[in-house]
Amino acid sequence: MSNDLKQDALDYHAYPTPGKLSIELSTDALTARDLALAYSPGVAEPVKAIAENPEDAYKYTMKGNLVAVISNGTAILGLGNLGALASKPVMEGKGLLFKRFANVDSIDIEVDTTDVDDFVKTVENIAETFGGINLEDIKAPECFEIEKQLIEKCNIPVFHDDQHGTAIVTVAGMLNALEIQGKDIKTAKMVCLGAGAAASACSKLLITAGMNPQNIFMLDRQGVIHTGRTDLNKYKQEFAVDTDRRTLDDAMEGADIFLGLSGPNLLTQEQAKKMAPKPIIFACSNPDPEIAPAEALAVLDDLIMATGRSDFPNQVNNVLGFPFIFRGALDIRATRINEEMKLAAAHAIKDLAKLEVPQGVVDAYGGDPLSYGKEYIIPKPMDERLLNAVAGAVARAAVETGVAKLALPEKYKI
Ligand SMILES: NC(=O)C1=CN([C@@H]2O[C@H](COP(=O)(O)OP(=O)(O)OC[C@H]3O[C@@H](n4cnc5c(N)ncnc54)[C@H](OP(=O)(O)O)[C@@H]3O)[C@@H](O)[C@H]2O)C=CC1
Ligand SMILES: CC(=O)C(=O)O
Ligand SMILES: [Mg+2]
Repeated sequence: MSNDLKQDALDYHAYPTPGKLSIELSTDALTARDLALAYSPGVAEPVKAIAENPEDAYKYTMKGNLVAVISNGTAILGLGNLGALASKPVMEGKGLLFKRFANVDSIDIEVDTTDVDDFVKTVENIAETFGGINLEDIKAPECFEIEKQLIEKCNIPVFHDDQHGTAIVTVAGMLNALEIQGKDIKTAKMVCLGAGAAASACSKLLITAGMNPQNIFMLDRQGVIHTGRTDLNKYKQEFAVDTDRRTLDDAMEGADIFLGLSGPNLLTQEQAKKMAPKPIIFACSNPDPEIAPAEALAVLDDLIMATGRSDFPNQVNNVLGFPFIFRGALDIRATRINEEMKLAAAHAIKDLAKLEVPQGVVDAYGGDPLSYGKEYIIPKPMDERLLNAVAGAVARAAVETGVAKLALPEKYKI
């Protein structure tokens, strides 16, 4: 990152007031009567109503449009375990995106523990406050158990964004990239660098979308995950393949796809050059990708290149998912976010990339024409059509699969 951008980023967070969010009143509080309604004695009435019927919390409080963004800071972007407090700018950032793109209110909560039971208990005890829970930047393998337990214990959607938000957006972009490169997902060979939260969820959803598990070489810090390894936890074991390839160098030979969900600058030009013709690189580590686009494109002229960043073409980032997925889930009061809802979101994002791009989006990204192709495989976050397309798809899938407590709103009917 340039020194200018670093200082601008610090100033952006410091001014005009520290942070990126504030809380605003949504009712009048100007007169004694207003206070008599908002506070004592009036507030006793909604209290009694909710005590009698908990669903009234949706009617009389902000619960129904409020999502908690919760982290313990153990996997902050690709920066690693920098602790709960240091994750706060990212969590406030997720709040900014929730509000900006989907008018979802959110509050960030940084839980200072790495103990799974402790974390689960903390979240379980506050869950009723919210309409949904977005878990963020919690490292594997703890994130898997935390999410599983919270889904079981909570009657509101609990969604680990780094797993499922990332997977939904990656599948959307990958299906389009494969189509543009003329490759079939059933036979495409993929190297996935990283075996954590994002890598395992992305690989699983790609398998659901048609990828052959035997065609995936997943790597962690020890190299290729293969059946001969004795150091694998149960989550990594799911991806073990019978192969004599051991290193990233070995794995890259003839690969159609490189999916990076690991850390910065881990793929060299020499390794990229080993890929099959018409390759696809999604170097999604934030803020610094596994390989810089300029480096990869310098050695592979037929490449489709994507990163997680806003300042390069093809931003494969969960920002395209979580705001709209929660919007759809909250609008029909979903009890969970199931596989059908995730796939519906992926297809809605994928399909939107094929439509003509509105001029407002083109202008927001510098004015160069944008159309479906190698440098535009996925919509831009500023595309306002994402809201209805993705939230609607999610809401319809929830209604169809019986996890919606409310009927489908008119705006989502097709
Ligand atoms: N673009 C997007 O939307 C998103 C991008 N990401 C990015 O994905 C990355 C991982 O995040 P997440 O899954 O949440 O974190 P996790 O901590 O759960 O997983 C990190 C994984 O990366 C592996 N890894 C780290 N360094 C290396 C290395 N030098 N060589 C090989 N493997 C390595 C780790 O290996 P080991 O298991 O051996 O420790 C681990 O499997 C981050 O960079 C993050 O920014 C994540 C979510 C969304
Ligand atoms: C984008 C995101 O959630 C991450 O890099 O962790
Ligand atoms: Mg994250």
